[in-house]
Amino acid sequence: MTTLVVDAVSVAYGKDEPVLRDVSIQVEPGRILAVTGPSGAGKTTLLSAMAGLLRPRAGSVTVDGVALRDRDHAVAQRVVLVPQDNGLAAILTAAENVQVALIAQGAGPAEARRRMVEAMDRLGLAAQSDQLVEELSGGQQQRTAIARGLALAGAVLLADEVTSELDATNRQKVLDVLRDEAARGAAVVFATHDPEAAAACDAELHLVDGRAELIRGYSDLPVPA
Ligand SMILES: Nc1ncnc2c1ncn2[C@@H]1O[C@H](COP(=O)(O)OP(=O)(O)OP(=O)(O)O)[C@@H](O)[C@H]1O
Repeated sequence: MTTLVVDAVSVAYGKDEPVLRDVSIQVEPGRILAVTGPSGAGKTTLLSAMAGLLRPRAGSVTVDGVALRDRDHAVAQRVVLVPQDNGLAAILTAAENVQVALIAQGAGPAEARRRMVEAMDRLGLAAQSDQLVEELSGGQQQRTAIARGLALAGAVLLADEVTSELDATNRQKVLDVLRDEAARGAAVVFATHDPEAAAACDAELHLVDGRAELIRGYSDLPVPA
């Protein structure tokens, strides 16, 4: 089980003023942390720092006590990011997008195909597998990106606004997938604008102007019977 710790992190773009200031949070395995806040508050910036894409100007992001150096290092630590813009290759099929990611992670072709089929099926996308991404709707693309993240079976799953284009049924499907990922032991972080989706998570970190407040902590959870 893997724990990701953000310790007193400040992040800036170039020489600009920091857009995240002194943010600390522990992301627990088996739990879902919601990251909320208004547009521009710094949610994507925080997930990018957790994913090793942005290096903090101050503080550290550690995975099981090891400070992340860059994205390659984070991938080696099995930190999976489902980005806000889905990050899919438009000229590949949905299935190819998932399989390419699995093969890059070291899976053989047969295993990559098996895990792709499983993940696409879980997201209700079996019929869309062989369609080019550019032919899919926004919501289908978003679910394909989640299927890819799910298939990668990370120790940490960072999901950035992954329900923004989904109807109620598919939003619930994605929340169920995030819950299942936590149940198998992943530490899950879910950035969202949606108060109902945030309420379904185990804890909530609220960002305003780059400052963070833990408005609901893991310790507030009811003790299991
Ligand atoms: N590449 C960049 N270069 C410079 N500034 C950036 C860059 N990306 C984001 N910012 C700035 O950082 C701040 C936080 O942006 P971020 O995308 O993290 O917010 P967010 O909470 O994810 O917003 P949204 O809900 O709209 O996706 C904003 O002021 C934004 O303008």
